This record gives sequence, structure tokens and C-alpha cells, in this order.
Amino acid sequence: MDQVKKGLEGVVALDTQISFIDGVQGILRYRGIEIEKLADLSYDAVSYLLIYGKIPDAGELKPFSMELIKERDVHPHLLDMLKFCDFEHEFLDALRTAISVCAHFDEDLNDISEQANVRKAIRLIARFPTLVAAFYRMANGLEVISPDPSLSHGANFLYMLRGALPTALEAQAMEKDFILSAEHELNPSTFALRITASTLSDMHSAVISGLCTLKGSLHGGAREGVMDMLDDIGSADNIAAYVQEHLEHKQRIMGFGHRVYKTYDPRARIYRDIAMQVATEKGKSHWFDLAREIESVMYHEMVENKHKPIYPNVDFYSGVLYKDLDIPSYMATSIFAIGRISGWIAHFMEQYADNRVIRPRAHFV
Ligand SMILES: CC(=O)SCCNC(=O)CCNC(=O)[C@H](O)C(C)(C)COP(=O)(O)OP(=O)(O)OC[C@H]1O[C@@H](n2cnc3c(N)ncnc32)[C@H](O)[C@@H]1OP(=O)(O)O
Ligand SMILES: O=C([O-])CC(=O)C(=O)O
Repeated sequence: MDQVKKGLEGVVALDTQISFIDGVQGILRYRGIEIEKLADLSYDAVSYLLIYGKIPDAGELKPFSMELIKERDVHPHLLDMLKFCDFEHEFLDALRTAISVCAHFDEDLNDISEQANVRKAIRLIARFPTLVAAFYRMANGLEVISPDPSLSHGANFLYMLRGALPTALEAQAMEKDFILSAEHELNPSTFALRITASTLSDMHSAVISGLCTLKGSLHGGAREGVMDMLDDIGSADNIAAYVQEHLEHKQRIMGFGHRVYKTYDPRARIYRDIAMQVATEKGKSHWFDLAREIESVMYHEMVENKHKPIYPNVDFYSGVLYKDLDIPSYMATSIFAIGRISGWIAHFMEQYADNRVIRPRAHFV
């Protein structure tokens, strides 16, 4: 039997047409298009691209967006049931429960035909933001706000969260956040989802596998970790001690390092720009400045210790952006999932289109 690669490092498990990463040069493409070019599109257009393989023209985008808007509402009974969720912790747990309950309301649940899968996909993409915003309102004793059909995916999310319209820049930042979070080849949650799909289980079940896997602090949960770390560090004077102590005890600095990127994560650079713009608009650059300083200290610590540099990943400046959008850290992973859902759907469809059950071997010792 072949030698075991711990953590499957470098193992190529399947062919995909959905995204491409060059981890040495720091290149990420969705369906052949550089992430830098996609960040200015709408989330609806990028979701269409991921699922159907092409950037939609106006005649394709409009009906797709209309379908998404039509499906934003969630059944009031569902919200009633969700009141029993524990909102003290990461909302990911509530989202996982909500998707499980949504499955019972979905008339197509066990229909695994392509047409039914498209209908379920639209409903899932459309309802993730509604659910997460509703949890926030319920957790804080506020009235749940209905979606506004005139707003984009990102603007509508912030509106449902706050009960007030975001600025144009905030709305743009939220759209970009969803786009940058949408897809990343065979990351752990997508792999988990594809394994579930490969058994010909249904879409809701596969998405729940993705959610459960995204939650971990080495994956999507690191975004919450970054936000909490910024709070723990508090001010620039504390950075060096924090970083040195963590490295000395072999503890991870959240939002740094990546299995595939050996250079700067291209998404982190885009997040850095948008986080800076939002901080500037709000006239409060504290978190952004602190993050820049953490990045610099990390770099110098690595150089001094003759270690390979460890760069910020997608979770670092997204965490900073959320702080400047006044989003609490316990929402971070569930907001990541709002973006990631369209990538998950694309992988679910790709797995179904040319399926073989995913079943590797283990080496008995
Ligand atoms: C959406 C996402 O999932 S992006 C990733 C989000 N996760 C995080 O930000 C958590 C912090 N980062 C990490 O734990 C890791 O970098 C991971 C999980 C992302 C990747 O893990 P792996 O590919 O297994 O990297 P591995 O653990 O082999 O690390 C390689 C070396 O870099 C060090 N290293 C990697 N990341 C970090 C970090 N964040 N802080 C400190 N040291 C780190 C390791 O200690 C190891 O050092 P060594 O060679 O001296 O032993
Ligand atoms: O690809 C990975 O391993 C993790 C990651 O960056 C993502 O899921 O966006």
C-alpha cells in the first residue's frame, strides 16, 4: 500500500472544473477567472458562474437573481422552532440545526434529480442570510426583519441584521466578502460535502457535512478566532508578547498559514483593501492598524527564527472587516458559510454529474 500522507497533504483526490489554485504564486481562479476580477461582480453573478460555469449575461442573471430574491423568506414556523437554539455560542450550530429543519419543509428533499437539485440550491443560497440575520435578532431580543427584495444579497443581509440600510461601501464590502468566501477547491468542508454527495445522499445532508466541517478552528472557525485574538491583544504594545508566547508554546496564530498557499493568500490582499476602506469611511482604524502590526510582527518573528514565512490567510482580514462592520465574532463562521454555500452547491453538482463513491484506504498499524 502507498505511503500515508498525513492530512492528505499534496494528495490529488479528484478532477474539478470549479476552481484552480497555484499555491506558490498565489493565484486563485473560479472557473478560469482570477479572483481579483471576480471581486467586483455581484454575489449572484459569481454564484451563477460557480454553478453553471459561465459569467451570466444580463438575460441570464436577471431571472437567476429574481429566483434568489423570491426564495429569501423563511417559514415563520421554522423561526419559531429555532427560538430553542442556543445562541450563546457560534451561530454555526444554529445554522446547522436550521438547515436540518429546512430539509423537512423542502418538498424536493429526497428528489435527487438535477431539476430538484437546482431548486434546492436556489432555496439554500437565498435563505442562509435570512436565517443568520434572524438568529442575531432573536439572540438580541429584537424583532426579526423581513428581506428587502430591492437590495443585493450583501446589502439585504446587513439590512436584515441591523434593521437599517448599510452605506454603499458596506454593502459592497459584504458582497465582496461572500464572493471571496465562496469557493476554494478541495478545502476540508468542500471535501466533506463531496464525500457525502458521493454516497448519493441529498443536498441538505451534504451541506450539513460542509457546515460541521467549516466550524473547526483550523478551518472556517479561524475567522472567529481572529476576531477574538484582536480583542485579546487589544493594543499594539501587546502584540510581540502575544505572538512570542504562542509560538513558543506551539500554539497557532489565528488567520495565518495555509496548507496550499506558500505565499500571500490572494483573497487576503483583497480583504485587506476593503477592510482599510471601511475603516477609513468609519474613521476608526484601530482594528486595521492592529492587524497590520500583527502581520509585521509575525513576519519578523519567522525571519528571526529562520522559519519559513507564514502569511495571512482568508480569515485574517475578513475578521478585521467584520469588526469594522460591527459584526460580533460569534457570527463569523456562519457568515463565512453564507458565502461558501454557492461553492458547496457547485461541488455537489459536479460530484453528482460524474460520481464514484469516495472511499480511500487506511494503513493498519
Ligand atoms: C478558511 C481556512 O480554512 S484558511 C485556514 C484557517 N486556519 C487558521 O488560520 C488556523 C491557523 N493556521 C493553521 O493552523 C495552519 O496553518 C493550517 C491548519 C491552516 C494549515 O496546516 P498545515 O498545512 O497542516 O500546516 P502545518 O501544521 O504543517 O504547519 C507548518 C509549519 O508552520 C507552522 N504554522 C502554520 N500555521 C501556523 C500558525 N497559524 N501559527 C503558528 N505557526 C503556524 C507550524 O507550526 C509548522 O511549523 P514547523 O514546521 O516548525 O513544525
Ligand atoms: O483551502 C483550504 O484549505 C482552506 C481555505 O482557504 C478555504 O476553505 O477557503
